[in-house]
Amino acid sequence: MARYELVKRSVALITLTNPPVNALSSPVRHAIANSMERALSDPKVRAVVICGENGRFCGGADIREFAGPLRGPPLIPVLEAIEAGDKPVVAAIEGMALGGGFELALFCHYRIAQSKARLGLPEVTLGILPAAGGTQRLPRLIGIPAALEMITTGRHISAQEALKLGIVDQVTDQNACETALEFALKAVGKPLSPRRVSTLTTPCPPDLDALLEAATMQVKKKTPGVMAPLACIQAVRAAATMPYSKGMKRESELMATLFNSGQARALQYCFFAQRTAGKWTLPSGAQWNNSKPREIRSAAVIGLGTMGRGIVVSLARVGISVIAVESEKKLLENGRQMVIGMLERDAKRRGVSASLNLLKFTLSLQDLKDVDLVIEAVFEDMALKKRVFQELSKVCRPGTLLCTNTSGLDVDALAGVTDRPHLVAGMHFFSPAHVMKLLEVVCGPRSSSETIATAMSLGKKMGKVSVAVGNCPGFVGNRMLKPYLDQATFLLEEGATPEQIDKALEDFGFAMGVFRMSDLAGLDVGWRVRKESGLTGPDVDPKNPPRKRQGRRYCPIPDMVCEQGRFGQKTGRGWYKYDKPGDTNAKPDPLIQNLLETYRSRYGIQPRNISDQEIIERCLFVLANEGFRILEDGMAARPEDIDVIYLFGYAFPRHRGGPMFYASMVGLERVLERLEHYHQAHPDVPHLEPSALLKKLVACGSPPVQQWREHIKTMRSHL
Ligand SMILES: C/C=C(\C)C(=O)SCCNC(=O)CCNC(=O)[C@H](O)C(C)(C)COP(=O)(O)OP(=O)(O)OC[C@H]1O[C@@H](n2cnc3c(N)ncnc32)[C@H](O)[C@@H]1OP(=O)(O)O
Repeated sequence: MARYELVKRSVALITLTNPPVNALSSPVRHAIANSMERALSDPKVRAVVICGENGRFCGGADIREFAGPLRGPPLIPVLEAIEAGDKPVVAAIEGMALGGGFELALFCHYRIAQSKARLGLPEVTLGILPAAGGTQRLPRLIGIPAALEMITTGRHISAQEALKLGIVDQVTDQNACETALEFALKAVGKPLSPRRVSTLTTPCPPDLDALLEAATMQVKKKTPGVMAPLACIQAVRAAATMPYSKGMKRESELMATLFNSGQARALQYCFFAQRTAGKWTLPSGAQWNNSKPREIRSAAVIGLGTMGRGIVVSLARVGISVIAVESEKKLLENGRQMVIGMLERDAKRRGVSASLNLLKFTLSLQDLKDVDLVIEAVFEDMALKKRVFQELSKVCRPGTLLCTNTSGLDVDALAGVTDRPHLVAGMHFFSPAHVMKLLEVVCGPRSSSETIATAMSLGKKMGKVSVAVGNCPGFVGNRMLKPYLDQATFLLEEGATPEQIDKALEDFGFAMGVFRMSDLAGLDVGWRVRKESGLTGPDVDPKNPPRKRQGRRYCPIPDMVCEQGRFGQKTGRGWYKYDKPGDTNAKPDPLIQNLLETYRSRYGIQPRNISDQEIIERCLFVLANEGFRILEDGMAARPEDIDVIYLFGYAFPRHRGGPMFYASMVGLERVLERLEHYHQAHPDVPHLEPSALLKKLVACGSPPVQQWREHIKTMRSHL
């Protein structure tokens, strides 16, 4: 797990060898300790260089080890032996030095970084803090403000920034290890005391309290209810106010409060879930590691509405040439200007030049005959989409992949009108498509493994978190959203207000409650879908009870809000009122309160006090319940996939892990019992009826979420 070599006759080269990221697992810690002992006791050795194999210094502690009891030597004493030794130790940082890897480098006397290396303390994103001395050593090295920012955000910095901050001693474009070996020889004989970070005094700003208070306010605003950043601030305070040894003790006490917390478990689960989600499978046995994606050099996007424009930008900024198609000259011109503006702003922000030369705008589908892949992003209307796919089938060369950005329509029905159903898949982006990280790749029953591999790999290239899902109405994300939204409006009927429901969800951790979010997204889209599907409007049979559709409970309040022209922020009125159209500051609206009161008295509903607990349980347990049904139906391969979709597409609070992980943390038995209770109270809401999979898991003793897959295996799968 670490290779020991004597090089240049007098330098011990210790290479960490734990692929893929040289994490500091127990055998690696052992090997470092043994290698250091050997180097320090060998009279031939005058200096030491520590590097990582395969151009990666070290990705930090082995996160997988956090779930079990500590085995092997604890990290801090291993690192302390490096600093305390009487021979200069140089860290040769290539690739990355993160978390414990960065802390390892901070215990070395010198640090050399390759110019492409990234450094950082991302522990906060895992719900913990840099507890191998990071919170005590970094402030001593670079001062409180810069250290505080790095530690509370977990931001990775470049080698150049690390040099500017004084973290590394030299940046090289050459091999960091070679440079470090030369550097180490020159360091021999120089005094080591000033190089021992633990002996430095933290430069303490005069306004320390104000600085820490401002940082506290900032993290509370940015990540309300999240514990780790607040603990990081307390640890940094200790670096400023306590001697090193006491500060280390404080760091370890604070770590103890976080290490076994539900938030840490949730955030670490998110880390692995995100990586698991890329590992797609199909019923044919094809999967991520045995299917080759095609290279996509050119693409076309049809439709330059909000979604289409975002997709064009996402493609062009990763170097793919794009033909953008609209149906009318005016729309095309408007789209062109907006896309160019977006790309220019994006390039300016990233400090690169805008790739405008990759763009072509056209009114004719005929121009698409040679592209590698098409993404259709026209209006959400099946007849229109079918016409587009028929046309594409005639125009595009036989090998072109045809993808749709539909948010829930039947991908296989579109495949069926083409001459190449195996080359058709869904690529469901989230709005705004150039910002949102999620991509649902919809696998139709006839989509080939090459098609899915290509869509997944293209998503990755565009910087998206791509998740393979099955072809069912709404796919995974939007399918689950419906029962969640329904519960929110049922709660309105029963006595809650939009602001009460939003507050309960925001206290839970959502950045925005369901009504504020709906106002932002626009209420008219859902209204149109409901009208088209005959749930509201003239097509509804007048004999139909107003609060029922097909025997199920239906809440017409969202339709009534839309009938008043209240479409959300864009019209200055929705579930809330705004000072003017486009404003974002939502204020409770007495007119909505009136509407609710009139509605309740018209239908003889006695409003009752509804607790926050009921709001959370009904909204979130029903969400998870639909997730269980999706797993049962085989439309998602694993609970992790569902959670990743909700984390990246619907801003589910990361420290809660996602709806499925949250259900497991609450306890499946409790979720089942509450769903049974609510279903008994509302038998006309089938979504509240506990799913078969939930019952099965409870019957099996509520296994942890990572083991659910074994119980799902026996059910049918589309993935
Ligand atoms: C106290 C706490 C201390 C001292 C700590 O150090 S906590 C850990 C701090 N470190 C991190 O948070 C870094 C986490 N890793 C990453 O950010 C990234 O993996 C990376 C930037 C190091 C590399 O990114 P990339 O090249 O895209 O590769 P992947 O992210 O896909 O990772 C490859 C596989 O390695 C596994 N991995 C990565 N880091 C760790 C780790 N620290 N411990 C255990 N396993 C790790 C990752 O899960 C991937 O595994 P597979 O999916 O391939 O099985």
